[in-house]
Formats: sequence, C-alpha cells, structure tokens
Amino acid sequence: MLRYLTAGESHGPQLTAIIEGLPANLPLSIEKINHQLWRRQQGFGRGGRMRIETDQVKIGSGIRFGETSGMPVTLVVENRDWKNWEQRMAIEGNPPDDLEIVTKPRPGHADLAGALKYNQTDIRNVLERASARNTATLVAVGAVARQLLEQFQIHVYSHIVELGPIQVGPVEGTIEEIAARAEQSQVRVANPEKEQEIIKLIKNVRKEGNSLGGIFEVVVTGVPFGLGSYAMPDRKLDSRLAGALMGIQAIKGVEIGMGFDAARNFGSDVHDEIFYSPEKGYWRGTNGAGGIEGGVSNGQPIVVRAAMKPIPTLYKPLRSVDMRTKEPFEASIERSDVCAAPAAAVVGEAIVAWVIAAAFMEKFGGDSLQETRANYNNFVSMVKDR
Ligand SMILES: Cc1cc2nc3c(=O)[nH]c(=O)nc-3n(C[C@H](O)[C@H](O)[C@H](O)COP(=O)(O)O)c2cc1C
Ligand SMILES: C=C(O[C@@H]1CC(C(=O)O)=C[C@@H](OP(=O)(O)O)[C@H]1O)C(=O)O
Repeated sequence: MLRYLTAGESHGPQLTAIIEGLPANLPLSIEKINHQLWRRQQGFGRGGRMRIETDQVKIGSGIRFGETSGMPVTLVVENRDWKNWEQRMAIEGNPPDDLEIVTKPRPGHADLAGALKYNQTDIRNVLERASARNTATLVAVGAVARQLLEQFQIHVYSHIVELGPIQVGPVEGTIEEIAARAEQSQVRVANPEKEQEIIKLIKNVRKEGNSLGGIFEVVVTGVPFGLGSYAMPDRKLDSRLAGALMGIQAIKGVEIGMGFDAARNFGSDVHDEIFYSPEKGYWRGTNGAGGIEGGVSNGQPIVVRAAMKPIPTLYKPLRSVDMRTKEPFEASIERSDVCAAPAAAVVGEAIVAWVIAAAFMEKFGGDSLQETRANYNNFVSMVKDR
C-alpha cells in the first residue's frame, strides 16, 4: 500500500512528507522533484511570499545512489521565511512579550471554525497549518508518484480552462501540445490569445483589492484498464480523485469527464460507444466519461477538472468580528496572492498523480520495480486478446 503523511507550518522551519510503500529500485531524481516545486511557484497573480521562497527538496531517507530502497522516503522543504518568524513561531520557550496574537478571523479561511474547534485564542495556530503553503509538500509527494508512473509511460498534464469570468474556450491540438503551450504561459492557458486578457484582468483585480479563482483541467495519459473498483464506494477511482482534489486548499468543485455537463445532455450524447479492431483493441470515439466507468479506469485518458474559489484574503477588506472584543472590524493585510489558480493546477497534477500511483500499486503490487513491472506486463498480456 502506498501512503503518505505531511507535516509543517507555513512560517515554521520546514515542511515534511513521508512516503511509504514505494517499490525498491525505483530511480528517483531530486532535480525532477525540484522542477515540480518550481512550477508550483509560477503563475501571474502570486504575492510577496513567492519572492521569498525558492522551494527545494531535501531527502532524509529511503533513497541510496539515486534509487529507492523500498523503505519510507522523507522529503523536506525548508521555509526561507522562517528566519523572519523565528521568535513568533519558536518551537521552545515562552512567547515574546511583544507577541501580537491573531484574534481577527478572516472570512473564507479556516480561522473562525479552527479557533473554536481546537480551542485556540491565537488564530495563528490555525492559519499556519490551514495555509496552502503545505501544497509544496503535496507537489513533492506527487513528483515522486510521477516518477513511478513514468516508468509505465503514464503522464500527467494540466491547463487552466477558466479564470474568473474568462473562459479559455476550445483549445486545438493533442493533449501533449495543449500541455506544452500551457507550460509556456504565465497563467497556464493553452490559448495564447486569452493569456493577455487574463493577465490584464488579474492586474485590474489586484488594483481593486479583489481576488480571483479559476478552473483547471488535469489529464492523465497511458493509464491501463482496471485501476480502482466498483466493489465499494471508497475504492472507486473517481471518488478517490474527487476527494483528493477537494483536499487542496480553496477547491470547491470537481468534475470527471463531462461532469456537470453530462446532466444537461441526452444519454446518446454523453456515453462513449465501444468499438474493436485487432490493431487497437477496444477503442472509443469520444471520452465523455473522462476515462473512468464504474469507478474503474477504462484505458482512455483520465480527465478531471477542479474549481478554485477566489483567494479569501482581500486588500479590499471584508467584514468580520474580533474574537476577543466581539467588535466588528475590517481586515487589513500585508500581502497575499490575488490569483493562484495556475499554481493550484500544478498541485492538482501532483495529487492526481498520487491517486493514480496509489491505485496502480494496489492493482499491481510488488516490493521492487521489477516485480511491479512483471505483474503489470502479465496483466497487459492477459487482457490483450480478451
Ligand atoms: C496555491 C495556493 C495559494 C494560495 N494562496 C493564498 C493566499 O495568498 N492568500 C489567501 O488568503 N488564500 C490563499 N489560498 C487559499 C487558502 O489557503 C484557502 O482558501 C483557505 O486555506 C481555506 O480553505 P478552503 O478554501 O479549502 O475552505 C491559496 C490556495 C492555493 C491552492
Ligand atoms: C506560501 C505559499 O502560499 C501561501 C498560501 C497562503 C494561504 O493563506 O493559503 C497565504 C500566503 O502566504 P503568506 O501568508 O506567508 O503571505 C501564500 O503565499 C506557497 O504557496 O508556498
């Protein structure tokens, strides 16, 4: 079983992840993990914190001479901002005399619900972990999962399909071409005509002190038949993908394939007819199902979309109530992202890669990459002529 845990606060010394259940002898490149961390920090609309951080992973265990040993892998990403917070976020000792505690909950954040749930008078103890800073660890974990998937020619891509009120519209080309254009874009859109329009919108929204969300699409190619199961709801690949994507900060909706649009169309326009040819095996002319039927991967690309709400911290303050005085106040802030949907798309890719890798290991198992590959090859040849 492939599993992971993460720990770490936004302004603490470091973020940590432990992955357990990777097969032995899997080549793992730190450079590839760092590349994914870099991608997550990009995107027009991010705030001052991104100018402080340059995320790099440190491996603490489970890898020797560039390959996994089959033992738990520890990943650490240090917070550069920690040096500015050492007093206020000290692990030991007493709080400094001049410590300003946070008593003003921000609408759209975990602040109020978290302070009441964990009985905290200083909301900092809530926001530090609720912050999307820990999406850096998710991306590091996903970057490891991707390297396992790449061994089996499974690839994960993303692009932005809507940003605030702007629809990117139909995009031309293969999945790989669309992804390559998104990769070049400052806002991860595959349609270059829309890029400038979106950047202008983000600039205006920033000027107005407001914020934006967006919708991104993640596509996975090369997924074999048979990941996930209809045996139980929690084993369905679609339920696992939706749950994992909803676990990313600010994600409020997930669609698989046609998603909500399936409900607006006739059955004949939604379901993907089945064809067979000796060269291609079973094939489909459409992919309304987004590569999953009955909670099981059906050999088509997996297509999922996730909706991110606008960033909740606004320069134009929203009304709230001080938890100490119960007096109303209007929040003032020092820095925030205005739009982080392009970054969220990279986090989405990571978490999707993780779910696919976990389902892959569940199906094929194996304690070494060689054993996993033998099991995979065996299944592929078993279903080839069926
Ligand atoms: C990549 C990324 C960056 C984010 N940056 C900010 C930010 O700078 N300011 C902010 O208020 N919220 C930011 N958020 C959103 C909040 O973390 C999130 O809305 C909050 O933790 C509440 O969680 P919920 O929206 O899932 O309910 C970001 C989210 C993501 C995915
Ligand atoms: C640090 C990251 O994102 C942060 C997520 C975040 C939030 O409230 O979720 C608030 C901001 O941090 P700060 O409060 O330090 O300015 C973002 O920069 C990151 O993505 O690495």
